[in-house]
Amino acid sequence: MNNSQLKVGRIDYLNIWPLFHSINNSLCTDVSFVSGHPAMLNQALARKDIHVSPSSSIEYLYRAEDYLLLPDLGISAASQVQSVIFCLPFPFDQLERYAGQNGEIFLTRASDTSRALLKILWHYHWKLPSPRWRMLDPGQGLSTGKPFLEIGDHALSIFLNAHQNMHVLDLAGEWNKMTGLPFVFALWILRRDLQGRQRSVLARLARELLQARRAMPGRYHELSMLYPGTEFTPEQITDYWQKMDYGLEQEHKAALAAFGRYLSDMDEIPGMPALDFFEG
Ligand SMILES: C=C(O[C@@H]1C=C(C(=O)O)C=C[C@H]1O)C(=O)O
Repeated sequence: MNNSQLKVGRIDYLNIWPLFHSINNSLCTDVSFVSGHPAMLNQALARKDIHVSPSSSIEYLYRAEDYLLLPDLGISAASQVQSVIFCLPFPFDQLERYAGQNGEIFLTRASDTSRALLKILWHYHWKLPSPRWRMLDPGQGLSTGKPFLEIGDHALSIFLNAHQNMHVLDLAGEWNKMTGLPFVFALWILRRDLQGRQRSVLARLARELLQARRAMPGRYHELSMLYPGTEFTPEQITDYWQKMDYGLEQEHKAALAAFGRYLSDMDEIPGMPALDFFEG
């Protein structure tokens, strides 16, 4: 790896694929990509192994003093996301009894934000007794035979092919029922101390990402045909991307503030930090 390159995290999920696919090749010599799931990329950002990444929104709230945000970019969903799901092998109305008997709930290690979201819904929306929270590798949920949280392509696959006996809750939908707001899963987070050449490469990348984001809605069908994976049909892919919002508007900032208030109330963060943006 060339040391002057900008190191960019790349979440290896279908939801962000079109943005990365659309980045102009002219940036390629100045940028190197590190692929992984969100929690891996959050750690890489915190350890300074990468400079910028679409990352869990909670990562910014945990360490805002180290970070800035790329303006007008994020990954949110208004009321259905399809790929952040809580799956139960029994009907939802049996969950209170299960939790009360100290039942286990499995949380994917791939996520940081959605794990916190599930706990918020658990306490403030469903008002359930505390269960035994357990961590699990991505894609292993079904094999536990117990309730589990899954995100990303594994989750989308379960959502689209839901087995009859599996009860699936979409967490963006549950959050929307509780707050009336969209939910912001990811933000484009960069290290505040980024300097010199890498800073100017990032300014170019940010412009490209914004252009790609604006062009995307008109290109969903074409992009779905170019997607190299074979697990989902072009119709499923287009429908999925259309439910996602890749901007960061006022309503998303309000949603982040609400997320921050719940997290402070649960003592996860000391308070809601300011949203500070990269200015190029
Ligand atoms: C929409 C999704 O949101 C993802 C969920 C994240 C998390 O839970 O920490 C982080 C980044 C997002 O890409 C998804 O998993 O599909």
